[in-house]
Amino acid sequence: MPDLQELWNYLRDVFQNDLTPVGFNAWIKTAKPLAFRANEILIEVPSPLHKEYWEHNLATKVVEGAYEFAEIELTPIFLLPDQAQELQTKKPAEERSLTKAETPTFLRETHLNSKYTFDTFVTGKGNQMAHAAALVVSEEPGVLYNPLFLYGGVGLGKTHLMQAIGHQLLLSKPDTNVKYVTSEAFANDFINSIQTKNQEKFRQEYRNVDLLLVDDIQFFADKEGTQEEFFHTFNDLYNDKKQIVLTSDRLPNEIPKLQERLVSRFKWGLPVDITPPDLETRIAILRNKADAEHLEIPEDTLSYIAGQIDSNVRELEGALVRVQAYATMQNDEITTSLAADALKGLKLNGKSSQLSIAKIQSVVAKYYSLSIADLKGRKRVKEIVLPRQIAMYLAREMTDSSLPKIGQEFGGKDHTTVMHAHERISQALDHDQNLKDAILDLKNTLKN
Ligand SMILES: Nc1ncnc2c1ncn2[C@@H]1O[C@H](COP(=O)(O)OP(=O)(O)OP(=O)(O)O)[C@@H](O)[C@H]1O
Repeated sequence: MPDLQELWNYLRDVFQNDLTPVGFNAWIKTAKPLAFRANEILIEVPSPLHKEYWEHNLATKVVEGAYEFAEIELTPIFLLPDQAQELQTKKPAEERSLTKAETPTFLRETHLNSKYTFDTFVTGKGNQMAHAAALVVSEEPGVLYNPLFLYGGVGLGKTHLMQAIGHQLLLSKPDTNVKYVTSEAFANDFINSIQTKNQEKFRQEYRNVDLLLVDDIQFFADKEGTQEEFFHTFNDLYNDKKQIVLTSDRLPNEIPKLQERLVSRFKWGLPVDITPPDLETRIAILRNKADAEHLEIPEDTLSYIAGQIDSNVRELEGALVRVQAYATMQNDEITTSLAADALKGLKLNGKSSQLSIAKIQSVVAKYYSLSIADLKGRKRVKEIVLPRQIAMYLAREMTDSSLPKIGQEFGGKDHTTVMHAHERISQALDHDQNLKDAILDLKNTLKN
């Protein structure tokens, strides 16, 4: 989950653009985000009239905005002040977390997304083997495939499958201690524990589990201390026959700067990849989702959407959310021509699901007569630094890749480097005509 306040700030900006000042003051300024609850965002509004207005006119924007901001699907729930009050007094500790800063470190990220179960996972050629392995692990954790290492491209269901194991295990053995964490949260928790002299608590938290799920471990690259700590966590759990499940966008030995002893441990169990779904599976995924959301969508429209997006299930689902939001805005039924209109808008964003960071690097390198190694390297000479920053800027602007992912593709750089590059180029674009021309040229080449 993103930080609640950051998400809310983003949504406020969206509404500020969309509404008149009077409308903004009446509806938005009077609303207050309270908390996340599973896949819901709880929002307090002052009166039944406000609630009704939000539900009919603004809720769709919250769904869309949350998706744009953090690629998550949130359902807004509007509460009147007395309902909000009741909730605040009843809530368990995990749910009281309004902001990251207020959240006790070890309570963060334990939550499994209730939608990520085996029931909602559609199997097809690309994920059959991963699905079967995950099922086995959920039935007999710590026995056969330990660790289970799921790897594959962005948005192909690794997190979903990993969490499905957690749900399944909790269903069959409710006392099981399951912990889900991203590698970044693990690293943050570890660093926090050092800073607050809470290392013992950290260890207890991570080593007293029956199932440890660590997502996106490629981001361990470059984090020496965290790797060291994870090595010990891993050994403890493994020796106790506790199950470990890891995901990554690549095989262990392809993760840069991952200690050899971790690479070899990650290969002890079963590495299994997930590849992009074929058309039939994509249609089945969309159909499932449409049913779950009670959407009436004709088959040919589902096929049309599935035909548009072929390499990333998250984007596929995003397209459906977009079509749904568009239909609500137009107050129209979902048809293929409406879907085509809605998805045209998606392309107008300038982001392309097809465009890869590698392509951007190759086009920028050629444009400036540099090598791709120069762009990915660490040389600090001006002739290389500017094109490198331009390439990072374009990767941020033209793809949906996250900052850490872009950093990774640029020779394992930190996400703050990418952020800095993006800021520098954005600012320079205000006054530097040459730069403007170059970016325009590059964008045109990349779009063709
Ligand atoms: N086979 C599937 N059946 C149903 N839903 C799926 C399937 N594969 C992926 N999804 C959905 O696609 C979205 C993205 O999946 P998920 O987050 O698990 O991908 P990921 O591989 O972990 O991506 P990343 O590399 O970005 O971490 C989720 O909403 C998930 O439920």
